[in-house]
Amino acid sequence: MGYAEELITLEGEEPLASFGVITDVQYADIPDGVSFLGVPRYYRHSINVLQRAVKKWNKEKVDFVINFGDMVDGYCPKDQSLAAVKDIVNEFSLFNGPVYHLIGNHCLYNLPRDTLLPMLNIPPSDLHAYYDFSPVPEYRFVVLDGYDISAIGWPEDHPNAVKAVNFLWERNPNSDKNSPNGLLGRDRRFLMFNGAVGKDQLEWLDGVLQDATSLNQKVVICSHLPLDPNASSNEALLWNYNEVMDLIHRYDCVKVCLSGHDHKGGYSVDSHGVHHRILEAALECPPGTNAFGHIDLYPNGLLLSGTDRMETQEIIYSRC
Ligand SMILES: Nc1ccn([C@@H]2O[C@H](COP(=O)(O)O)[C@@H](O)[C@H]2O)c(=O)n1
Ligand SMILES: O=P(O)(O)OC[C@H](O)CO
Repeated sequence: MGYAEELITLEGEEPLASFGVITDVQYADIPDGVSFLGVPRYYRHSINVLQRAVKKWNKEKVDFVINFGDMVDGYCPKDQSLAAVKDIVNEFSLFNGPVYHLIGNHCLYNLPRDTLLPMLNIPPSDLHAYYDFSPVPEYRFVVLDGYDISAIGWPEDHPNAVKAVNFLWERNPNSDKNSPNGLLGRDRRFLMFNGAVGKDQLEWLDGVLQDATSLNQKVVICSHLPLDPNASSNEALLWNYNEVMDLIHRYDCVKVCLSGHDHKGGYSVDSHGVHHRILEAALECPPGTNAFGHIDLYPNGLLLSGTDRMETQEIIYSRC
């Protein structure tokens, strides 16, 4: 039997590990609203989605949880930002295991990095929010910081903010730098609410992927900002998604990229067989509904079991 035929389904196999996933909770104690495009946003209800998720993850006894960013919303009144982040962190702390957090643009609208990162237990490293961990010997998880080069979240005179402003102003002529008006196709990603992975982080990523290769580990990339235009809206992409993917494509170890930010969710398999799955947002769940899930990891694939608005999906790795 050929390799591909052996791997048609994961059913019946014992997972190596399981973890919970949720993204874009964007909690705020404010009335319901809508996105710029008119999609309803349920700011108060989203914390209930998180509470139900934690309960379910504890019941399922998953090994760890990943929060894909934007735990609080930019509309949260700024005198309530600290309390709102504490409320959400407190809900996550009710999970019986480690929780790994990613930061998103909405986190950075609320709190500066030096306040936010310690609250999220992100390993201290010069205020950067990229790190990696290996929950089982067979797998390495790599968390990217897509707001490394960003016009939000750094003091105005920080070199990364200066770089971001120069980069963005050259590419987006609109006075509102969040407006994609007049930008075409993938250039519509050049918006202030996105950002880029900087040079140091790219070098770090290269080193982690070399190490994972030598250890024969499969790699899952976690990024708030999506990395593949065929899974994502153009407006949600990481500014230098192409540079990051060119690096990733040099390694066979990377199997899947998981993201948030593009609230409707998405899926693609790219030209090199890497799977991209954008997770559906908790914020857009009408009261009583959910968007969270758990992922079972297998040697040759993974199974995302979604609740309500988060779609269930089996992924069999194309490159093994
Ligand atoms: N197509 C779009 C999307 C967004 N904007 C601008 O971004 C801001 C935030 O957008 P949300 O999706 O979070 O509501 C929004 O206020 C607009 O300034 C846009 O111009 N065009
Ligand atoms: O959650 P927001 O406000 O950053 O919205 C991001 C958009 O959905 C990206 O297309």
